[in-house]
Amino acid sequence: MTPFIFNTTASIVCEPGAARRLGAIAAGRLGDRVLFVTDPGLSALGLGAPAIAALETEGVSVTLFDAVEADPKRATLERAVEAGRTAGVTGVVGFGGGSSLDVAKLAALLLGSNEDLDDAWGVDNAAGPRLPLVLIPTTAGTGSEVTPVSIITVGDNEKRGVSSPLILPDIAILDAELTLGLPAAITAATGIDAMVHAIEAYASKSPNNNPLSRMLARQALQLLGAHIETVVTDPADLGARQAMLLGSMLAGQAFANSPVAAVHALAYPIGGRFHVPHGLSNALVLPHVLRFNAPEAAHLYAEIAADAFPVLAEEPGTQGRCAAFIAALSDLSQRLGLPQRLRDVGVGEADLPAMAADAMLQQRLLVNNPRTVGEADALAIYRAAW
Ligand SMILES: NC(=O)c1ccc[n+]([C@@H]2O[C@H](COP(=O)([O-])OP(=O)(O)OC[C@H]3O[C@@H](n4cnc5c(N)ncnc54)[C@H](O)[C@@H]3O)[C@@H](O)[C@H]2O)c1
Ligand SMILES: [Fe+2]
Repeated sequence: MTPFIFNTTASIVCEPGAARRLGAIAAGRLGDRVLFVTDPGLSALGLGAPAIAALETEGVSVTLFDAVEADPKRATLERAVEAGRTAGVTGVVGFGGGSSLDVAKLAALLLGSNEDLDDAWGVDNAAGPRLPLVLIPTTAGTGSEVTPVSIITVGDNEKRGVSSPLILPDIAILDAELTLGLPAAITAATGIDAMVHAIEAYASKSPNNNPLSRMLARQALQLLGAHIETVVTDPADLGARQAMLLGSMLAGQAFANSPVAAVHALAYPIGGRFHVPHGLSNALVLPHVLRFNAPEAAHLYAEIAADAFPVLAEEPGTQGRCAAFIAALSDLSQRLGLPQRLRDVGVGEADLPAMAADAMLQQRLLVNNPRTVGEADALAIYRAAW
């Protein structure tokens, strides 16, 4: 067997309503002064209020930092760190979508270690230690609560990552009550993001692609495939919402250890330049990248096709099942009401060459792709998606 390393979050609480018990679950771990990192939309909705109250009941004083924007910028992270330093916090809670969780992870690192962010970019460059950290996702989604990755926008639109097991949290809390009010468009896009994590982890060419990640990816696709339409058409279905949170967490565990590839590499320039949400950027290029990869990866896509779409078990032959899988993903995205073409989200045809050049900056992801992607290939994929 090929050797591998598998890291994940030490403690995972999967229970509707668990965020209301945050004090009982985590106060002992976090210390008596907590930085609570979230975004202004969630703050206005009051979604985090019961979790904050639960900490305060346990005698914890909470400093609220609720200024995280989508695709968070370096300056936002620096302001969060400043708020934490001023309050002398002993622990950090991230509460929200991937954007809030990613800021919380690096805030815990920088507050705990005083290291310079510029020394931490890339893989395994963080020095640590970090402050105690609890992550509570409100989208199902990025899986950031179990990944060693944080993505920050640097300068105008470059997405840069810190990857280190040090920024895995101590505790992840999966509470579907928090996702009941998630708007349909965000529910659909973040759900597709989670499916892409599972697909890309399963087919990843990373030397650390491993049996645990593949098993988790398949279980994730079963949960996500079975419930993604329900949570869009019947948003208050708590059981389906909890299944999506579990599925996105499993997909996160899979790709945290068998990393994602060209779908994400080609999605980042769309998000960076046109402020298209991360999940939607993935959805727009997904079928086109999988079609490009098929000559090398058809057997892998055929293996997982019926996990996401049980009816594809009837599809004969590797090539046929792979093609049916790609078509089923396209149909799903359409049924979920997501835009289908790059031109629908404000991308002009003349923008495509610069996007292809940007995608080449994502070599840390492209090396994991089952088929080598050059700049001309990226441009052809963007043209097909336009
Ligand atoms: N760390 C990782 O491993 C990883 C993986 C994939 C993506 N990402 C990053 O995550 C970010 C995207 O995260 P995201 O897709 O979860 O979205 P997000 O955090 O940017 O949030 C999107 C919007 O959804 C709203 N929202 C979130 N939860 C809600 C709820 N329960 N009810 C109502 N509104 C809600 C927010 O207020 C926000 O306006 C990107 O920055 C991406 O680069 C990180
Ligand atoms: Fe993603």
